[in-house]
Amino acid sequence: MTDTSASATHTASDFGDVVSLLKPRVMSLVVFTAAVGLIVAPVSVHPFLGFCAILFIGLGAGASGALNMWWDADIDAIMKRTQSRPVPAGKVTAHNAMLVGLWMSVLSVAMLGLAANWFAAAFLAFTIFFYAVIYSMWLKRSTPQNIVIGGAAGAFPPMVGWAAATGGVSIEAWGMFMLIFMWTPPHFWALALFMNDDYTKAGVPMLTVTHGRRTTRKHIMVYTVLLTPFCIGLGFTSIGGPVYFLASLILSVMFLRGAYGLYTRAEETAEADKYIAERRVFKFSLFYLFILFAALLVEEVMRNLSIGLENWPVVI
Ligand code: HEM
Ligand SMILES: CC(C)=CCC/C(C)=C/CC/C(C)=C/COP(=O)(O)OP(=O)(O)O
Repeated sequence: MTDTSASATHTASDFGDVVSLLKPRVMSLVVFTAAVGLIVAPVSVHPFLGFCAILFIGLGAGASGALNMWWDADIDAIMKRTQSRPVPAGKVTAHNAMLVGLWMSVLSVAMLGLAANWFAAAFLAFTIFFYAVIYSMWLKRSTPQNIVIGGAAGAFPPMVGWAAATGGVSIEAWGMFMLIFMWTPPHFWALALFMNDDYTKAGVPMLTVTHGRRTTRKHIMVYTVLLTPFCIGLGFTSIGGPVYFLASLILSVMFLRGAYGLYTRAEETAEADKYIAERRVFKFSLFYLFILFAALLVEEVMRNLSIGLENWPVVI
């Protein structure tokens, strides 16, 4: 990591710059999955404490984003997609980004401990550590498997939500983890296919850079196939049901079709149409995860209203 703090030309940072440090768009889906984890857990939480727990998990997620922006300031300054972020744009010094990240980490973990329990708080601390240190500081610059292993960080939040409600984790929480864990590679590599020039320029060893787009297309296909049983299987746990099952079936077929389309696509065609199919699959990956977690919420509402199917087969 390069210290960009000395070179940053300072205009005063405003509130918007500090908010941008927290990667609010990405983190909104992260927080949604954590909220679903908390709501579908079998222990009901007082709505105010539940709201606070989700808020503190959100703060923790934002903190990890700020730490990532501090550490990656040198990479972000090179890549077109990230050049206008507050640190490379000189709106916030790298040092201040680090301070925001550290203080918010401490605050979010302590507050979650007080609002929920210390198991969930320790889990949140571990998730922040995993994203900031294991992924950002270690794996991202050292291996093309960076996002496969590092993806665990993004898969932990629903487990943190579940832990905030129950004080522990269970098979359903692991099911949500596996869904996001297996989803992350196709989500990210679809983006890497059309952002490869940025990563090449910045020297980040993403799969597209080290092994090329052809291999990456194959990997997207393989991970989407592997993802499918986890996606559909979650429907047959105690948090699943017919609505989730139907959604998982339709979305799986759509994701598999998209991945197969990328797999069979010639590089020249993709380049000629500015990677439109790759952009579509990336966008679809966000829709896919959002709808699946929304379907889990619908199942929870139906259970609470006692309008779920009584004899839905729960295998696990
Ligand atoms: C290590 C795992 C992951 C990697 C490497 C990754 C990578 C990325 C990248 C590079 C972008 C573009 C961001 C930008 O332009 O600022 C992105 C966008 C996004 N990611 Fe991921 N992601 C990961 C996990 C996740 C997870 C777990 C979620 C949510 C559960 C998520 C949700 C999103 C969303 C919502 C966007 C769109 C943001 C926007 O609209 O600008 N990502 N991801
Ligand atoms: C509760 C909690 C702590 C949640 C954290 C969740 C988490 C790890 C989300 C990962 C999301 C993300 C933006 C990864 C990309 O990093 P990148 O550095 O490769 O992307 P960039 O190039 O856009 O910075």
